[in-house]
Amino acid sequence: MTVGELSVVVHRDAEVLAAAAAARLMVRIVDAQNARGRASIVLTGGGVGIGTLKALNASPARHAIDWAALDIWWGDERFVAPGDPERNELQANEALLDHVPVDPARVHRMPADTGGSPESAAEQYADELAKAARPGADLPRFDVLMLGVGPEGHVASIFPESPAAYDEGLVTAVRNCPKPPPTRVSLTFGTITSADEVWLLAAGEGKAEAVGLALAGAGRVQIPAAGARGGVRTLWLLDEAAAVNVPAELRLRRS
Ligand SMILES: O=C1O[C@H](COP(=O)(O)O)[C@@H](O)[C@H](O)[C@H]1O
Repeated sequence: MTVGELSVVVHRDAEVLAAAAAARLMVRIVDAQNARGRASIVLTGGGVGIGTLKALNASPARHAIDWAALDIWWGDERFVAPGDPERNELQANEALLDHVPVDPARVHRMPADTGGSPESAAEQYADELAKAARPGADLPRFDVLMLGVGPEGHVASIFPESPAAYDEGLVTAVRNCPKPPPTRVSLTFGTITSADEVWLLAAGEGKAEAVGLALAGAGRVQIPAAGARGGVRTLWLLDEAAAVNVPAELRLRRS
């Protein structure tokens, strides 16, 4: 695994953070599409993750994106019935995807609970990833993979000290998750770290301890956010409250 540079950007509050992350995401997608004719992103659930999609939808600059040339994946999903408001995909639809001309064949949703097991859902998603893989690789290229950060340091649905933190496959089934709903599907560390850029989004004082520990060098089993690194770049996008424990020398700039 190649580990790229690490940067921390701190914004005034959650609203500015979501707007700035949306602006950054637009530029990253447009640049990738200009360079390769396509782009690929991985979405997250959570407050800032969905706020970022809402901000993107509210921006006139969203028309700069060629939505039909964008592959959209998810970092994790709640294994509940289709249409359950807990589904990350449903929240992403409402925030953005229902309002832009995406190619449905390129929107790669994780399976919902329709009577099967989360293990078979994880296998199905791994197959979908493999089908879109770059030549000679197990996985497609991800230009940007976004992750929320839980107050205990979880990313995607990899929780501290959980079996998912040790899974060496591409996608894992999560049972007995400490945060409801208890059954989920998640990308593993191996898949997350294959992304060019990993962006960790966190706002609020409730995230400050986990953010501080992750940036202070905690192990990824104890604080999964510490193990979320991009091959080219790892970018922490925080608000002031979440950043109180970030060493001053790690902060790129304030805005
Ligand atoms: O359960 C989840 O939580 C995280 C973080 O959510 P937040 O509201 O505390 O920011 C999210 O990133 C993840 O995708 C989701 O399934």
